[in-house]
Amino acid sequence: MFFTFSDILSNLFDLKGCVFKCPTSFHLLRIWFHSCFQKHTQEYGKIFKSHFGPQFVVSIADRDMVAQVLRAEGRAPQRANMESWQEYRDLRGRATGLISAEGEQWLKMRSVLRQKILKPKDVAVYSEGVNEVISDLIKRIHTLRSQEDDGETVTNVNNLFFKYSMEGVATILYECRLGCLENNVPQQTVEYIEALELMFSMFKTTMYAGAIPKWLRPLIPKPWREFCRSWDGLFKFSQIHVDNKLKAIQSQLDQGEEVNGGLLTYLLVSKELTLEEIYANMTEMLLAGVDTTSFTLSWATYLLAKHPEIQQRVHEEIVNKLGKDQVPLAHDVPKLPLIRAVLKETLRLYPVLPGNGRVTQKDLIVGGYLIPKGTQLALCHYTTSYSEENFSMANEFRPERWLRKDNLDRVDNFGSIPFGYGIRSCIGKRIAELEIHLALIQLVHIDIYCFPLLHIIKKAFPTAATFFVIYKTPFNLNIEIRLCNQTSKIWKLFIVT
Ligand code: HEM
Repeated sequence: MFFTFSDILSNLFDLKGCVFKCPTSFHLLRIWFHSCFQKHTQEYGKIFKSHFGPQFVVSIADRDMVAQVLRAEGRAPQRANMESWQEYRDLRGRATGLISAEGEQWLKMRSVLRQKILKPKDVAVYSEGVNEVISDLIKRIHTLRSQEDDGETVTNVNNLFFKYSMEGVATILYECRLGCLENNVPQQTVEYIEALELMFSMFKTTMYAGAIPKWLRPLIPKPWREFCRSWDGLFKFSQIHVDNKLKAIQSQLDQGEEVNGGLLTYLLVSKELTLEEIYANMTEMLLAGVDTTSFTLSWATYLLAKHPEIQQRVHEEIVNKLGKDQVPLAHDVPKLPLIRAVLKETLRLYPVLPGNGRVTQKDLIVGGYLIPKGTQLALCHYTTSYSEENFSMANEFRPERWLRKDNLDRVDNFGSIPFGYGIRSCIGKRIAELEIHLALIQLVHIDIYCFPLLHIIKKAFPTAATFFVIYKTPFNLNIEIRLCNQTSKIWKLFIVT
């Protein structure tokens, strides 16, 4: 089914107007692959245009041009055409959430949500909840090991981190536990994971759902049908958990009790968003917050495994700054610049999303070209992340490059913007960082749990959204990551291929 790379290239325009033939919708999918951006940049330069079916896209792979575009944003930037998401919501009478909303509607929701989760101090209150999930993750690792023939090996660590991320983000969003890390995962949670898997495994199909013209649906019904089915599952799950919380709040109020809680409680009590908007935002945030986080955690452990000397330094930093037995909280993370640098460097090398989108809201001149209002832009941060102009020895894992004070604290390094930038950037960034930092600290510092040997076997990285990361990854390798304290009592991550 897939088109070859040269197919894609042969379907591109360059900005000087050299016209190739019009491609089919499959091509946009391929264009979003990380390496495609790089190859296109090599071939066409730092700014080039392409066609995806009827859609016209201008790709920008230059740090300063990306900065120029993002700095020129208005008050309600548009990321991409979300017609198919909107259509599903209209069909089912659902509201839009942050990802799918536009204009004033988006602005209203963003201004409510940003007050609660956009700053490190806002999410710090969730540290203890996240630590409970980490403690379950560690227990789960032991259970899985004990079930293996060798009593030591845990297979499919990606799946384990997926469950951890889902449990962690749900603890924050729904203020409840889902049971993802239990031996018997509750049926509701299993169904949700299936809906999520459907969304991702059918990702290509569901993307086609948006790209295939409506009149073709009777002939090719599957993509749109699957698209609706997976959204139904995702909305249903969120609704159950939001309604549970609503009932709990109501019963507290009925008994004259004071109502306290986190994000969801605030949203339900303050009524700044309608109930439908709350369902939609919880659904979209959970969708956006699981595999992104788990995937990054997998890559971070992989990179630490590949670089034992860095792992050793991370471990020493933790022991020196936090002591041996302390379970870290959010306020401990700033004391550990190296662990923060590890995450930044992981996201530079494996940024989950290879690029970001913006629809221009006014005419712009970028790189000497006039880009008319309403043009879809692809901002290729994977390419800029690997550019030697922006990062020396760009292919190498060098967390220390982020350690210079001016680097770690800079938000305007447009060479690597894995969470996007500006008013429409990732609203879950601080949640993701909290979950990853705290989990990494405990995984590297795991000798406090005093287990003799732990193997985590990683068969192949990609699952779910790994659709985006197939290139430049050890996709075809069998990688075994071991967490081991055999000789030194320090747990180490090894790779055995
Ligand atoms: C490592 C983890 C994550 C990465 C790399 C990531 C990356 C991104 C990126 C690149 C964007 C687009 C930003 C832009 O257009 O400028 C985005 C948007 C978004 N992300 Fe994340 N994300 C992560 C985790 C999360 C989590 C944990 C949540 C929810 C709890 C979340 C919720 C969202 C939402 C709702 C949006 C849309 C924001 C809007 O349009 O206003 N993300 N994310």
